[in-house]
Amino acid sequence: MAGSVASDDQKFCLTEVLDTFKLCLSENKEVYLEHYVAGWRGLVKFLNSLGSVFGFISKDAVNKIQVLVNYLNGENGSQYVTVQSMVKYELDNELVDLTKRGSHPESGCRTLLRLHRALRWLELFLERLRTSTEDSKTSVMCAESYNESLALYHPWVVRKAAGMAFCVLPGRPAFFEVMNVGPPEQVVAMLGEALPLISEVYQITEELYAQHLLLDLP
Ligand SMILES: CCCCCCCCCCCCC/C=C/[C@@H](O)[C@H](COP(=O)(O)O)NC(=O)CCCCCCCCCCCCCCC
Repeated sequence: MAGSVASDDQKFCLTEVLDTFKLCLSENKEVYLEHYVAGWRGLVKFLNSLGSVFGFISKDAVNKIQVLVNYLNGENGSQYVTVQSMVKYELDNELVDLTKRGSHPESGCRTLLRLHRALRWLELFLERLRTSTEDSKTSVMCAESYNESLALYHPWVVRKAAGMAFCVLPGRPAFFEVMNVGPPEQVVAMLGEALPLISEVYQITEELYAQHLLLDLP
C-alpha cells in the first residue's frame, strides 16, 4: 500500500527503528544522542507517510530533532555524545533555563525532554498495538496513549488538534501494512522485541532527569 509507492529512502520499516533504539544504549547504559535522534527521524518518516494531517506534529518533532543535531554538530559537539554528558555539560555551564524561559529557550535538555515525553506516548501506543486484536481501533489506542502521557503537558488547542488528527489514522490492517514489517504476527513479534529497548531508554532518561530535577523544564 502506501509504503510500496514511496521511494526507498522514504520507505519506513519498523525494523530500522528497532535497530536504532538498540544502538542508543552504551555498555554502561548511557544514551547516545546520535542514535536517539536517528530513532526519531525514522518515526517522523513513518508519520509523514500517513499523510499531511500529521504535518503539524512532524514539523514540531523535526524542529526539535534539528536543535539537537545542531548541538551534536556544533563546536561543543563532543559534550553532546550522550544524554548524560549533555545534561552535565549544560547544567555545569548554566545553559539551561530552569524555571522560566529566558536566555536559553532551546537548551538541549528542554528540547530532549519534549521528545522524551513523546517516547512515553510511543511506548504506550506500541504496547496497545502489540496486544490489540483485528477489530481494535488505532485512533482509540492512539488517543488513550496520548491522554495518559503527552496530553498532560499540552494546552487545550494542541490536544484538540491532536485529537482530530488521530481520527483520520488508518485502521489496524492498513496501519500494519505501512509499518512494512510483514504479516500481523511478525509485526507483533517485532513490537515485542522493540518495546523493552524503548522502555529501557525511556527509564534511563527519566531517572537521569528526575535526579537532576529537570522533569518540568519550561
Ligand atoms: C501514529 C500517530 C502519531 C500520533 C502522534 C502522537 C503525538 C501527538 C503529539 C501532538 C504534538 C502537537 C505539536 C505541538 C507540540 C508542541 O506544542 C509540544 C511542546 O513543545 P514546546 O514546549 O517547544 O512548545 N511538543 C511536543 O510535545 C513534542 C511532540 C513530538 C511528537 C512526536 C510524535 C512523533 C510520532 C511518531 C509516530 C510514529 C508511530 C510509530 C508506530 C509504529
